[in-house]
Amino acid sequence: MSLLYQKQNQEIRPGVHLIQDVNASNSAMKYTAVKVLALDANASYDETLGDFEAGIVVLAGKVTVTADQQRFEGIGQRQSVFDKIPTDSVYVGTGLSFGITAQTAAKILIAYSPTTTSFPVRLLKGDIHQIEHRGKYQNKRLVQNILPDDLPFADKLLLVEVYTDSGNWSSYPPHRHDHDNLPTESLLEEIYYHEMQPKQGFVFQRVYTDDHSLDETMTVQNQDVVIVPKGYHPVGVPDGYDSYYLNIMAGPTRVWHFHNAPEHAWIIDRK
Ligand SMILES: O=C[C@H](O)[C@@H](O)[C@H](O)CC(=O)O
Repeated sequence: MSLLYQKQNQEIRPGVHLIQDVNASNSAMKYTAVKVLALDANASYDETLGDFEAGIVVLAGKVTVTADQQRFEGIGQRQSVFDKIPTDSVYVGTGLSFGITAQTAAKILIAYSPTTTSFPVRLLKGDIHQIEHRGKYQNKRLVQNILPDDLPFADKLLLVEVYTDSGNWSSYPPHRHDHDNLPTESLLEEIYYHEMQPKQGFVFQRVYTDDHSLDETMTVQNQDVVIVPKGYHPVGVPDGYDSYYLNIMAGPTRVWHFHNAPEHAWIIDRK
């Protein structure tokens, strides 16, 4: 089963276009799933969660989200992910229904993780995001944490968005988090939702294990998804293009402890 899911564009309801739908029924993922929707202005989407928690991220545009008798109007902080403005998200706990109505044309990512433990519905305003500038030389990247492990607002889900400019690498040096060996390393599956600027661009992403029993290098295009059931997962961005990806991570324990590939760890120590 390939790790790469190319974008689709299927109108599933009037004005609601399904761009991505990756879950346990069509992937190797057990702890994570994702939908990406493009909504025309005034279009609506609703869903009832079973034993899943969800993170609704307003990638672009302005929407109103309702869940559990709460209503969050006019959320969303940017017209494009490449505005590099932290956006708003809504956490919805298990068993609840939610609705999304687009006030402008909008793009929504819904991240899911199976659980029977529910946390309160919560608006995660963009201005609470912890911003990080990681890396040096040609592995500089901007990280906007949406739902990091030090925010105790979810049972399993971790959400983060990463910007990697032209000619740089990210998720690099290669690291993995596929061993349930805390405190040294946590086991977290990971989903990448990618966007490119300009849109015709691509990135290379390699997903591989120490024994190379899994070793897949992919050409990833705008709005593609890459799943990382295990292994290292570096991303390289060609000259002239900028990369965005949103990561969904989840596993047995909601903490992000990763292990750098030892042969490449020297990259971090350069002066
Ligand atoms: O494991 C996390 C993901 O690989 C990315 O979020 C990565 O950490 C981003 C980066 O620091 O390059």
